[in-house]
Amino acid sequence: MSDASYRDAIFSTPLDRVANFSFDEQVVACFPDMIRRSVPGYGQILGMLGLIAERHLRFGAHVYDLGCSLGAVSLALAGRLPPEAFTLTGVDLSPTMVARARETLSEECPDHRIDIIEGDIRHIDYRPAGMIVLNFTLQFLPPEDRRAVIEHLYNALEPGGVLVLSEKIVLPDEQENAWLVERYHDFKRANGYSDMEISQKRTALENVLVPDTLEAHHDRLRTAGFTRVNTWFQYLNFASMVAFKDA
Ligand SMILES: Nc1ncnc2c1ncn2[C@@H]1O[C@H](C[S@+](CC[C@H]([NH3+])C(=O)[O-])CC(=O)[O-])[C@@H](O)[C@H]1O
Ligand SMILES: O=C(O)C(=O)Cc1ccccc1
Repeated sequence: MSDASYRDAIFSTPLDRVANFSFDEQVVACFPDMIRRSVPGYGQILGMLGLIAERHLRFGAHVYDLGCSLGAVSLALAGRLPPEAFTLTGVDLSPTMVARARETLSEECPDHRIDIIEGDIRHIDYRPAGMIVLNFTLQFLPPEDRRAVIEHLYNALEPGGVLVLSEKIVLPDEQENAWLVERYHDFKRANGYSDMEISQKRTALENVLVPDTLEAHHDRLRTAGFTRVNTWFQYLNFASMVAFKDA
């Protein structure tokens, strides 16, 4: 069993050159700690995904978890719904993430019908689904690729289906945004990250994680065809939206 999770200390020593952030073995080894200490509301969002599924998912429907990392969304759904309630495909580009997610899920919820595949969410063939989750994944796609993905997902959703989109966001007003980012850095500091870690990670994420405004997300979702779009959660510069396809 290799599900040990280490404390994130990736940016804790000074680096001559900060490389672009990537979901490599070093990140995977400390990912649960990294995401919990770096994403405000991560745990609450996962908890709510189970409740949203309970409320909106047609019994037996298919679910996609896109950019599934270590399978946290699957675990959240499996914790609330019985194995007969849904089938799920988790997709991730990182082979290390996929291997670890498969191990964890086969140990934690062996009876649930969960399949993890290594793939690019821009290029896979989607089958009809009742729920699609992008929990902090769209933000890593090149901005010019995001519209086509959302359109594909709209087409893959069954009538009455729900898309959940969680993202790091940016505010349109520069000063308002600066305040939010400063408070986010306070949040990270309070979670044990040093100024150097915060600053080096910020450099590593530049041009890798490119946040949109909430307005841009809502517009994109509506243009794709979603008629009901809502931001159901926001904590600092992290938000989660739901979008429904008409029944
Ligand atoms: N084009 C792509 N295709 C597939 N996967 C991708 C792509 N680009 C990036 N990824 C994958 O998207 C994931 C984003 S993390 C998601 C957390 C998870 N949802 C969670 O609820 O724990 C968010 C974060 O680290 O902030 C990584 O595992 C990437 O390999
Ligand atoms: O740490 C950050 O600055 C973030 O935006 C959150 C995050 C969490 C995990 C991987 C990449 C980014």
